[in-house]
Amino acid sequence: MPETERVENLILGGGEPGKYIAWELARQGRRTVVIERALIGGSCPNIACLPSKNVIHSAKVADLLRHASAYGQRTGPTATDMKGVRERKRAMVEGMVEIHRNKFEANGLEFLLGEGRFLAPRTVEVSLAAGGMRRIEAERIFLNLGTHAALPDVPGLAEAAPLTPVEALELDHLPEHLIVLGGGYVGAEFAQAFRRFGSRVTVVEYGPQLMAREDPDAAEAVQGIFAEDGIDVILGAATKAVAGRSGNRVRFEIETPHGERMIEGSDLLVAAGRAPNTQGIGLELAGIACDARGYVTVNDRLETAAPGVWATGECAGSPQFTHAAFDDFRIVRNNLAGGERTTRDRLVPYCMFIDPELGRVGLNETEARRQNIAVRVVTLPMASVLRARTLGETRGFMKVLLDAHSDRILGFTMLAPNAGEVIAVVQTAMLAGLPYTGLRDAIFTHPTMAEGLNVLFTSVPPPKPQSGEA
Ligand SMILES: Cc1cc2nc3c(=O)[nH]c(=O)nc-3n(C[C@H](O)[C@H](O)[C@H](O)COP(=O)(O)OP(=O)(O)OC[C@H]3O[C@@H](n4cnc5c(N)ncnc54)[C@H](O)[C@@H]3O)c2cc1C
Ligand SMILES: NC(=O)c1ccc[n+]([C@@H]2O[C@H](COP(=O)([O-])OP(=O)(O)OC[C@H]3O[C@@H](n4cnc5c(N)ncnc54)[C@H](O)[C@@H]3O)[C@@H](O)[C@H]2O)c1
Repeated sequence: MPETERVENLILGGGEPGKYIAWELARQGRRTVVIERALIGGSCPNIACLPSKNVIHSAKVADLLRHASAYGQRTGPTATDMKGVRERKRAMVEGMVEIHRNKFEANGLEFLLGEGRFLAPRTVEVSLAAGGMRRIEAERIFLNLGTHAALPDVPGLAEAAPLTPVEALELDHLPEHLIVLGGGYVGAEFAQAFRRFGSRVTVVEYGPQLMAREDPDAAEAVQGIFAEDGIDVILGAATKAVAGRSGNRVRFEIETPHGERMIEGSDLLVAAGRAPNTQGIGLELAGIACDARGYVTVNDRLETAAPGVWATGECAGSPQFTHAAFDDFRIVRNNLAGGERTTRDRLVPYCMFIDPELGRVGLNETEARRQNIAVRVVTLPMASVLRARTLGETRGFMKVLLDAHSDRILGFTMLAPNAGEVIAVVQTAMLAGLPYTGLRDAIFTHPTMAEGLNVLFTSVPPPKPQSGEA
């Protein structure tokens, strides 16, 4: 049994907030230990955001090559070499890991590669990857455990050994027919990328539309773009059973609003949401409570039920984006320094990196209706934006929600190239409390996508009269 070591700060899980908390505390000269079981730098640079966007960019190149003649280019036959796609991605990831390794060393903190689990309040045992055990008691503990791909409870699914994004990003061959279970973020991004590489792709989505959180017009527009790419989408599909094994042959028995169907593919990717990495690590021995879905229960300062223990990022139920996880770090850092920051009323934008991109900040129509908020809605087709015409990509739209009675911007959705960048412009206006007329009258560079905001806001109808007004 190893002796108990005592430290000031322990970070369990080295994802986005965890690593920044560690670097900050070490910078302040406080004795800090990070325990990370495998991913130096966490999921984002190793197995999630950055590698997936790297591979998606390769798929964009494949798509441009396929349509090269439309740009006046003569090319010969082209084909995707998945080993080459993987090498490019691996080189980027290795570079990111190196940067993180150096940062952990330079700050003089102790980085332990190993799996941690609680033995008692604020006491963690580490099973080191290099062999051996350590036992550490800390004054303060910061949990940043992350999530993993959830496996829906479908007979035969686990036995089919489906790919998760982790394995899909490591494929060295092209699946002949990839079945994607789930039409959310991962499902949409991976479906389009693999289709562009040359796989046949079928998306099987349980809900009535792709991207459950988006307005139906956005989901329908994306489905239309997917149809043009040659992706099959089956909506309202309850999977009854799966047979076979991914990588060889898989068979899906599904029930749809139009009757029962059987589909067959060569490979299977699960993209059906996430489950927290909170099971089997003794949280209950440390007085740390979890909700019914297994996420660590925290208050709006990210403090857990156990004194001296914080939880951050996805394991704490924060929005499942790296930028939200990074903000969790800022909340903890500021509050440790005597601040009063909370997770309340955060404006968290996001962008789905399909092509064209789907970005959103603030409310959409569905949410406004659900919350009974009276709005004015203005939509602009991308064909009206001159930059879109230069690119030859006029599919999609901009849509803004304004307060019905004032000039306040409540939300913005955009399906277009560079949507992820343009939503930042609208977000900045929202954060600054700028009325929409500020964007309507601003001089934007011509020809850019942001210039479309001038056109969009010029079409805003007058405010609706307040009830009681003539
Ligand atoms: C395929 C994919 C693409 C994505 N793309 C985007 C994107 O484009 N933009 C975006 O904003 N978000 C994206 N996300 C979401 C984003 O990756 C996460 O929200 C983000 O990484 C924050 O995660 P985290 O810090 O909470 O957890 P993580 O980064 O997963 O950190 C948790 C860490 O804890 C470690 N750990 C867990 N248990 C233990 C234990 N017992 N002992 C020691 N270590 C442990 C894990 O190894 C992991 O490194 C994507 C997700 C996926 C799956
Ligand atoms: N660009 C980005 O920012 C980005 C990219 C990838 C992932 N992410 C993050 O990762 C999270 C997880 O992504 P995800 O795609 O796994 O989850 P998701 O919640 O976005 O989508 C899961 C989808 O699977 C469907 N589903 C669930 N069970 C099913 C079943 N049995 N059969 C068929 N469909 C089923 C759901 O209805 C839903 O549409 C996202 O919520 C997002 O926050 C972000």
